[in-house]
Amino acid sequence: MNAQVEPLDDAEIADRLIELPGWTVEGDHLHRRYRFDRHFQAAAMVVHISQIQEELGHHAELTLGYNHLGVSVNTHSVGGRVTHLDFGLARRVEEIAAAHGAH
Ligand SMILES: C[C@H](O)[C@H](O)[C@H]1CNC2=NC(N)=NC(=O)C2=N1
Repeated sequence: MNAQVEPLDDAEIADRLIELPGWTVEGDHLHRRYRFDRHFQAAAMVVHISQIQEELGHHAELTLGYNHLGVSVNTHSVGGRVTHLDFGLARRVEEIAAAHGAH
């Protein structure tokens, strides 16, 4: 699957990061850490992200803490590099973040 997906180069990554404040590329992962006022808000956002991930067929590593949630994603099918699929998921996560109280 995703045989046509290519890793993004550094310039393509930099371009896409401009539209995703708070997101960084650390090593070979696109990453953001969200904070919450309440633990349950973070847990609920995990469920919502899971729903999006199943829709997209693309899955991040989600790290749930007491009042924070880490989202870290790359594309396994190209050997763990960052692709447009990762940015697509990140944009979808950003769309729901404010409604979950993420900041
Ligand atoms: C068949 C299924 O869609 C693939 O295995 C998907 C599942 N989720 C995935 N998630 C991520 N992050 N990278 C992938 O290459 C990937 N592949």
